[in-house]
Amino acid sequence: MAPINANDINDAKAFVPAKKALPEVDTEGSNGNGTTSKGYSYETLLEIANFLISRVSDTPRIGIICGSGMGSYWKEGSLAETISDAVKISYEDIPNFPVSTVEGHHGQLVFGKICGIPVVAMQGRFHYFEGYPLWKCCLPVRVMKLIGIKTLIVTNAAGGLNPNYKVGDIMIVKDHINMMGFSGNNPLHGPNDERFGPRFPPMSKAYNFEYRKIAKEIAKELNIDDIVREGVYTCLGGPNFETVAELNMLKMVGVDSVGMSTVHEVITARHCDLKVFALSLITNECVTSYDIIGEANHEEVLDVGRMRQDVLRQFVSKLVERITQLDANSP
Ligand SMILES: O=P(O)(O)O[C@@H]1C[C@H](O)[C@@H](CO)O1
Ligand code: HPA
Repeated sequence: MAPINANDINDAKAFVPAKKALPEVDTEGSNGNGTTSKGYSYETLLEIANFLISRVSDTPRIGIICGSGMGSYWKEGSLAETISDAVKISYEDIPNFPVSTVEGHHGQLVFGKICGIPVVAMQGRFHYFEGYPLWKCCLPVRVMKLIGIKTLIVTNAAGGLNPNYKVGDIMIVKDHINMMGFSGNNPLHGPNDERFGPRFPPMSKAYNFEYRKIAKEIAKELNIDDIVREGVYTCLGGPNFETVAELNMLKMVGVDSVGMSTVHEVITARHCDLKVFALSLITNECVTSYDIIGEANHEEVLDVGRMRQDVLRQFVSKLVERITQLDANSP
C-alpha cells in the first residue's frame, strides 16, 4: 500500500464540511478528561435557589427529574404538563443554570402541585454526553435541595438488558453500578463542601427501601404489576449506544438496564441527604447478539416514552401522594 503523504492529508481536509454552529455548552469545571476540578460554590447555588424561591409561592416537597416519557420530550399528557398551578421557568432565564442541548428537550423547571402536593419538576435534564462535566449535570439537584425538597424522584429511558424485560416495562431501580465512577469520574470529585454533605457518603442504601415497597403496591393497585420490575441500572457516558461485547460484559456483572443519566444525580442527591426513588422506562431491548438485526436508536426511545407517558403519569402521581403520606408519619 502506498504511504500517505502530507498532500493527501491536505486534500482530505478539503472534503471536511464546514462546521455547523453547535449549541454552546459551558464545560467550565471540566479538567479535560471529564472529571471535575471545581463546581459552583455553595453561595452561588444559594443565589440560584433564592432567585427561584422569589418566583414561586409554595416550597416544593418533592423534586422530579423527567426523563424521556415523563415530559422531557413529549408535552401533552405527560406528568410535567399536568402539574397544576404551574409556574414554568426556562433554564435560559435562570442565572448560572446550564441549558438543555438535546433536541426536543424542553429545558424548564415546572413548579406546581401534584395531588395538592407542592413539587418542582425538571422538564429536561443535563447529560454528560452534551459536554457538561458531571457536577454541572447535577447542579439542579443541589439547587432543589436548597429550595427545600426532601425527596427526589428520578426517571430515565433505558435499554433492557435483563432478558425477561420487554419494551414498555417500568423498572424500579433498586441499585446502580457507577461505571463512570470506576475511572474517577464522579460528580463529587474535587473539594467537598460539608454544607452539602460528607466527604465519603455511603451508597449502599441509595434507593429508599420504603419508597420501593410503596411503588410495588401502587403497581398492583393500578393493575400494572405485570410490567413493573425491579433491578440494577447503570449509566454510561454515551452518546453512542453500546457494542454487543460491552452489553454482554454489563449483563455478566448484574446490570438489568442501561442508560446515560441518573447515577450521578442520585449520588449528588444522597450526598446532600435527599431520599431517592428512581425508575427506568425500558425503551428498547439491548442488542446482545450479532444475529439480532435491529439496532438501538433514539427515535425508538422517544416513541416508547410517548407510548407510556399516561401510565408513568399515573404511577408517579400516586407515588408523590404516598411518599408524602409516608414521610409525614415517619420521624
Ligand atoms: O434523559 P434520559 O436518560 O431519559 O435520556 C434518554 C436516554 C439516553 O440518555 C438518551 C438516548 O436515547 O435519551
Ligand atoms: N443504552 C443506553 N442508553 C439508553 C438506551 C440504551 O440501550 N436506551 C435508552 N437510553
